[in-house]
Amino acid sequence: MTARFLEALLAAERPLVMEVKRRDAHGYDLLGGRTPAAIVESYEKAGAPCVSVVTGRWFGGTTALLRDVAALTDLPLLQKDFITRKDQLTAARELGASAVLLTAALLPRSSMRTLITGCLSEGLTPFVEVTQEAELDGLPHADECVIAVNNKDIKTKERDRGDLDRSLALLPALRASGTRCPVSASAIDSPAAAARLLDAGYAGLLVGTSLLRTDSAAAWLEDLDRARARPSARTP
Ligand SMILES: O=C(O)c1ccccc1NCC(=O)[C@H](O)[C@H](O)COP(=O)(O)O
Repeated sequence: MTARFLEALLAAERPLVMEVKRRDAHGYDLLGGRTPAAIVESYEKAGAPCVSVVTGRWFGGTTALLRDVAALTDLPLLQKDFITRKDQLTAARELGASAVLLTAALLPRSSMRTLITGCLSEGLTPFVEVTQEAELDGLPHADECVIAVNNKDIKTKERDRGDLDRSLALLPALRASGTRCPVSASAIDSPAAAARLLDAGYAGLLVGTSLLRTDSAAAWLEDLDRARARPSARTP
């Protein structure tokens, strides 16, 4: 139970956390008339090892969305919200989450430490998101955390285009932190971009908007396989 999310991602052939998010950062609808059930089904058919559910209000999320998705699938679920208190961890587990987002840019260091320990005692994988190297200092139990680089800036509600070079630059520091599962998150807008990050050494990726805007998640993943098999086809 404790590491269900982490282990599922590490064991996956295509280690993509596929996201259910109602709206993008600019308020544009991402469901396109589909139900969460249809999206989860498409992710399962595409071989998702894990699913992220955005419950944060900035993106149109609600805790009911997490409860609904948990009733639809046995895949390990990440709750993406503004988690600042330990009681939110218990609530996340009760709603069906296996992992919760802890955003370094929004949490004092002492709270981050308390929440990581709290996650582990609740049986949740801490999904720690950073944007700069200093935020990795002193993270406890890093080997039991997913540590993700957010390529966008949550302080500006992720309205920026994102910068994948941030992930490439921070990968050595993530490895040095002791995590077994470095992840790149946000702004991964094509299979070619995903291939570039996996080939650089990322153990996992979190993709929302691009998968929600494509007609077929399965075809997106097939394109990823092709991009990984043909290095010359990738964007440099
Ligand atoms: O990053 C946060 O702190 C955050 C807090 C609360 C709700 C959502 C939050 N982030 C959402 C995301 O980071 C993105 O939805 C996710 O990484 C996918 O990004 P994209 O592929 O660009 O849609």
